[in-house]
Amino acid sequence: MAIIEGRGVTKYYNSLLAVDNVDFSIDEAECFGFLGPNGAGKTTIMKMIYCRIPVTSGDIVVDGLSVRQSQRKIKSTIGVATQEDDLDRDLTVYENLWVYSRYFDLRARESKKRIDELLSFFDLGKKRDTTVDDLSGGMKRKLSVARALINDPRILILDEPTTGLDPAARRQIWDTVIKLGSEGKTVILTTHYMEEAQELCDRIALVFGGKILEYGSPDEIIGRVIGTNVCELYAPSDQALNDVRKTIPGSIEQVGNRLFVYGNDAGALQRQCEAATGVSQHVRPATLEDVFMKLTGREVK
Ligand SMILES: Nc1ncnc2c1ncn2[C@@H]1O[C@H](COP(=O)(O)OP(=O)(O)OP(=O)(O)O)[C@@H](O)[C@H]1O
Repeated sequence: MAIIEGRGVTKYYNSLLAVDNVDFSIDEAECFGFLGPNGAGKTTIMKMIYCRIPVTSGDIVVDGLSVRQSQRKIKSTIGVATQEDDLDRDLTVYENLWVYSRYFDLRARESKKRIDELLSFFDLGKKRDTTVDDLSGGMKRKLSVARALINDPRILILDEPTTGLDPAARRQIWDTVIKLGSEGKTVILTTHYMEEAQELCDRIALVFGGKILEYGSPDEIIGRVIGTNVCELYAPSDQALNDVRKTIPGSIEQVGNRLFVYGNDAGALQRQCEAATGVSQHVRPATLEDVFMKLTGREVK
């Protein structure tokens, strides 16, 4: 069952077309990712969903309500943790949650109970009296997500939830997202990390230049665009590059000195690529990174 439907969604910032006539549908209780490089239009799509900015044309319907008419109601069903860390640095973990809970129609007793639940869920109980400045980057990010959940919204939006975090902190956020999904929350995230989308998202929209290039589960998209396997070759010189192109038939993607050959049968792919000499090579399973490279001719950054 779709909980969010976007149709012909378009956004101009003055004359700049940031989102170009996109359609999407997000199911209740799924983790949906908008994946793409910086400037692709992901944050703009998010902001239109949670009614931070208006659509220029088209419409988004959230739980039966149009963003053109029902901004207030929609805002109350969506929790948002944005890229900017806007926690109050002088306040403690507990105080940040408490102050935020005052914006909602929650009684003091309800707020306290909810905060205790969130501290426990996010494993921040021992840090409840620590000021934000003394938290690690990962803890700050968890606190932002906890805060977004203070009024128990049905939908949670996470804009670039792990950008700038070290691998251990990233893993913690991933575990949290997985846990929220298992509890039936609809989670929508934006990311430019392909492996994050692959790990977390049931379905994704691959966004580039304000358009959705591909849409579906990561495996579906990889299968449709690439197949199952990739042989990646590194050619140390232009001569070697040309030789490979002559030796291996069919379509080859090139990024710098690297060449990519796609196929479903790993063995056949291996044999095909072994015919090329003077290059290093290895066959591996295809990823969303390969999809992005094939569709745009560049790496996601
Ligand atoms: N408030 C604004 N005014 C004018 N242009 C904007 C504004 N916000 C974003 N843009 C432009 O719209 C385009 C899409 O930006 P957006 O922030 O949605 O991309 P993004 O995919 O979320 O990238 P990032 O991960 O860097 O935020 C970019 O060209 C950006 O410069």
